Amino acid sequence: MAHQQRHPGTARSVEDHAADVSDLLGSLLTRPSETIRLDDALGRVLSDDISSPIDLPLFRNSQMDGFAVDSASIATVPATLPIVATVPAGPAEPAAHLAATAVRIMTGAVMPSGADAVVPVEDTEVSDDKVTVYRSRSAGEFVRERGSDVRTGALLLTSGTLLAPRHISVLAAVGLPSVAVRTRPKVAIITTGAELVDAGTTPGPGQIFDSNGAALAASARANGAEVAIVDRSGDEPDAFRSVLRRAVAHAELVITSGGVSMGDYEVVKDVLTELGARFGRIAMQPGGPQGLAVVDGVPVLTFPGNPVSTLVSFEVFVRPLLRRAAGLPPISPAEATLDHDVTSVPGKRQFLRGRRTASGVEVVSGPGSHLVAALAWADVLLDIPADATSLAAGDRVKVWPL
Ligand SMILES: Nc1nc2c(c(=O)[nH]1)N[C@H]1C(S)=C(S)[C@@H](COP(=O)(O)OP(=O)(O)OC[C@H]3O[C@@H](n4cnc5c(N)ncnc54)[C@H](O)[C@@H]3O)O[C@H]1N2
Ligand code: MOO
Repeated sequence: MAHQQRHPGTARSVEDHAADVSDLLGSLLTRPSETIRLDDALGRVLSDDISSPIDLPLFRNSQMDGFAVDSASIATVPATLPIVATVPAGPAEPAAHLAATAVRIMTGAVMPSGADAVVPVEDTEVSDDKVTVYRSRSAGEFVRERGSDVRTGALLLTSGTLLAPRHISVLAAVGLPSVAVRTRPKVAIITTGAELVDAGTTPGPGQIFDSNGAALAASARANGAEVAIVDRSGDEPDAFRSVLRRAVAHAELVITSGGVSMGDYEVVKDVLTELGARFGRIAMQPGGPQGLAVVDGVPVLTFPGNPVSTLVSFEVFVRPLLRRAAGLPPISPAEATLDHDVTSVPGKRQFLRGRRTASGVEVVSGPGSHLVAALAWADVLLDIPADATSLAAGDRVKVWPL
C-alpha cells in the first residue's frame, strides 16, 4: 500500500468505509455495567430497570402550612376549634388527633393519625389558642397519602434511560446512593505533527496550536465516551510507536489525527502500514484520507489532520457507533431548504458547514478544511450526494445536526 499512495486507486464510498468502521468497532457495542455514585450519574445510561425500594411519600404528610382537622368538624363554617398541638416538618411519630380539634401543621409534617384534611392558614384566623376556619375542606384535601406517588416495588425507570436531572431527582428521593449504568467506551486520542504546541504556550515560527486533541476529546465525550488519554507525537516513528503503545493499553478505541496523506513525513501511515493497517481515499470532502487498523486487538482509526476534516470524519464515521455503544439516542438527519445555490465537486460526497436560518439552511464556510472559525458558526453539516454538482436555492438537502 505504501508504494501505491502516490497513485491512489478509485476512492471508496463513504458507505463502504462506514461499514468497515462499523465491523471494526463491533466489539464496543456490548457493554458491561458499572455501579457509580448518584452524584456522578448525570448523562449516564441505566443498565437495568429500577423499582422503588420504598413508598413515596414515605409517610402521610401535609401539603400546606395550616391546620390539620377532621373534615366533618368544619362541614359548617365558620367553625372555631381549639388548637391542641403544633407539628413542624421533622422527625416525629404521628400526633394523636381528637375530633373537633385542630393541629397547627407545616408543609411536609407528619399528619396526625385521626385528621383527614388540612386547612391552609390563609383560610383561618387565630385568636389565643383557638382557630376559626372560614372554608370547608373535604376528606383528603391537602393531605399527601403514603405511597400516592409510587408504591414499593413499582417501576421507576427503565433500562436505557439517559439520566437527566428529573431522573436523578426520583432516584435520590427513594434514597438510592448509587446506580448501575452502562460503561462508557474508553477512547484514546493521538494527534501527530512536529508543528503542534499546547494552548497556553507561544508558538514559534512554523508552529500552531494543537486543536484536534481538544476537539476530538470533546467530540468523544459529547457522544458518551470516556476519554482515557489525549496524547501527541511528533513525526518520528519511534515517538508515535510509543504513544500508540500506551494508547492501545488504556483504550478500546484509538483515534489519530494527521500524518496520513501524501507527504514525506506521514508518521501514522508509515508506522501503521507496518502493522497491517489499510489506508485509502474515501470519496468525500472533507475527510478524504482515511485508514483503519487493529493494534494489539484495539481498533485504530486514522483521521486526516486538517481540523475540519478531523471533526467531519468523527461525525460521519464514529459518532453513530459511539452513541450506540454508549446507549445514547441516534442522531438523525433532517431535510432543509437551501437558501442559495450550492456547487459541489463531482464524485465526492460533500459535507458543507451550514447553519439553519428562519427559511431553511445556508452555507457558512468555504470548502477549506482549515477553516475552524467558520466551522464554529455551523450547526449542521449539509450532506451533498456524490453525484450532485450543483443544487439550486429552494432545493431540499439532507442536514446532520452538529
Ligand atoms: N499532495 C497531496 N497533499 C494533500 C492531499 C492530497 O491528496 N495530495 N490531501 C489533502 C487533504 S484533503 C488532507 S485532509 C490533508 C491530510 O493530511 P494529513 O492527515 O497527513 O495531516 P497533516 O499533514 O499532518 O496535517 C494537515 C493540516 O492540518 C494541520 N493539523 C494537523 N494536526 C493538527 C492538530 N492536531 N491541530 C491543528 N491542526 C492540525 C496541519 O498543520 C496541516 O495544516 O492532506 C492534504 N494534502
Ligand atoms: O479530505 Mo481533506 O479532509 O478534504 O481536507
